[in-house]
Amino acid sequence: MLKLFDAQQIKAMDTCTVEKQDIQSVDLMERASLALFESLCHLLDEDSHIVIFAGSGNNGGDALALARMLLTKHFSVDVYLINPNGILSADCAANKARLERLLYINEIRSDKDIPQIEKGSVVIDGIFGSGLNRPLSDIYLQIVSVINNSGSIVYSIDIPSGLFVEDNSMNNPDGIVKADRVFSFQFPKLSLLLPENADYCSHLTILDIGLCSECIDEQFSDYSCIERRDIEPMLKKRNTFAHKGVFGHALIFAGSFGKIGAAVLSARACLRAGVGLLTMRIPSCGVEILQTAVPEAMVSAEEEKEWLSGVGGISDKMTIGIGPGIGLCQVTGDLLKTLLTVSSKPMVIDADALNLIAKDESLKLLIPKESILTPHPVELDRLIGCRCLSGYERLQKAREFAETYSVYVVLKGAYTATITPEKKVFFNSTGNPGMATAGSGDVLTGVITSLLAQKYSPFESAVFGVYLHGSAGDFAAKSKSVYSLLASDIIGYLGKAYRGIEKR
Ligand SMILES: NC(=O)C1=CN([C@@H]2O[C@H](COP(=O)(O)OP(=O)(O)OC[C@H]3O[C@@H](n4cnc5c(N)ncnc54)[C@H](O)[C@@H]3O)[C@@H](O)[C@H]2O)[C@@H](O)CC1
Ligand SMILES: [K+]
Repeated sequence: MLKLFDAQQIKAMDTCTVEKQDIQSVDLMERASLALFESLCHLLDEDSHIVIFAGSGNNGGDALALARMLLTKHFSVDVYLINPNGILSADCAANKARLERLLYINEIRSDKDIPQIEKGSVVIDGIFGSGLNRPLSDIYLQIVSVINNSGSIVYSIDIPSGLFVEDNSMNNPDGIVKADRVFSFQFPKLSLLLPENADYCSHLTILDIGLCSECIDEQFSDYSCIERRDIEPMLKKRNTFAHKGVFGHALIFAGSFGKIGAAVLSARACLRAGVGLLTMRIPSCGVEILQTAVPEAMVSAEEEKEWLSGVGGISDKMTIGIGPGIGLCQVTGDLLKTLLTVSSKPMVIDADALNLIAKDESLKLLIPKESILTPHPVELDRLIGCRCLSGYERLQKAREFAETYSVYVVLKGAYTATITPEKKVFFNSTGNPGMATAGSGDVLTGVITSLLAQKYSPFESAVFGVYLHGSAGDFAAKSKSVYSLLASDIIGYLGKAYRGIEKR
């Protein structure tokens, strides 16, 4: 699991590594720059013209060390050191001295020194890293504007200059470098996983710079990224003598007139994710559609034709999922209230079931503990009753909600975050923009309900389900492209996603 840290923790781990490995901090900088150099070389052409902007701190030191390494490969390099106060960090100064022997370094001390960037150049942004302590102003704003308007490919060292590691709610969007790729040292930075910062980082590469694992373990973090190696051990082996009763019985409440497709998608996904038995509770207008589209599912038909109003037959053995396409009818809200009142087992709650809960405060307290709620950002805002101004704020509000109601919140997005009742956040690493398509959420509900029915813990059902869903989406995108991907394609690749995490 990749942990994410704040700026102070990053500094502490750097210092700790230097002590434990008995090296100088400038040696760690050299190691970091070498990792960057090796990764970057794959992206450069022999005749690339490289323009490097270095700041006065250690991010600038990395940039100057990189310039020296690029010269050994005979790249054409121009270096601009932004040094308005004439004060450099010790390691930046050391690297300046090393580079000066090989190349003239342009210094930017006032706006008159800011260069125009030649068309077709590759820009390396080493102005500020994790040490940023205030939004950019003055000369720095001008330089960022020149970089962002240059039309050049921009690679940022560690983090786009001007972006804070965590909270950018009060930042100035014009004072942040827009990078085509960010090379982050050792860990991703939290801000790079939040939607409001998408413009500043098109691609992300994480570089291992050999920070001491003991030093990393010493640091506590509420945030981490789930990787394949965290998911693999969760997969339950299937016994040769197993029968369908072993793999649980899911009961999904879904669909309303015109939205029976949501029921079909969640049903198919639930079955493909491996549940033993599935009952779909749907309004009667959907019975023929569902029985034809998903013959493997049983149907519990509602008396009402167009929407759900009755709980039907439920038992303790069933694992409940509710939400896809159910609509916002009052009678459906009453059904939800009954269901929440009579159930004590964790359930999966999605889409309009979340919107119904948002409309009636008293329902929140009825949600069974450890249930899994799967809102997209707008649904989350409705649930908490305020319009969040940033993904960072939304994440913090979602953490408070998860703690207050003892539930798991799966906040959907490019890096879907599973938030536990202990307020820990686990970002997913699979998935692609093709999955931002109608029905994708219904598929996720089906998958998570399926896993919960198969006795995966609520935590495992959430993170494993999100991973599996994203991975199936990645396989689907490979075959269909991100432009043409349908939610049903994701279901079609769930089997391949399982194959991908079976231990080899
Ligand atoms: N500490 C280490 O051992 C390592 C650090 N590394 C690099 O070091 C970076 C962190 O270095 P630093 O802590 O020196 O931080 P920065 O390089 O981000 O620069 C911080 C300096 O800029 C000033 N500053 C901050 N915000 C400013 C603003 N808005 N306008 C003007 N000046 C501002 C600060 O007062 C400080 O002097 C990392 O991002 C990474 O690139 C790597 O070399 C790996 C090893
Ligand atoms: K940077």
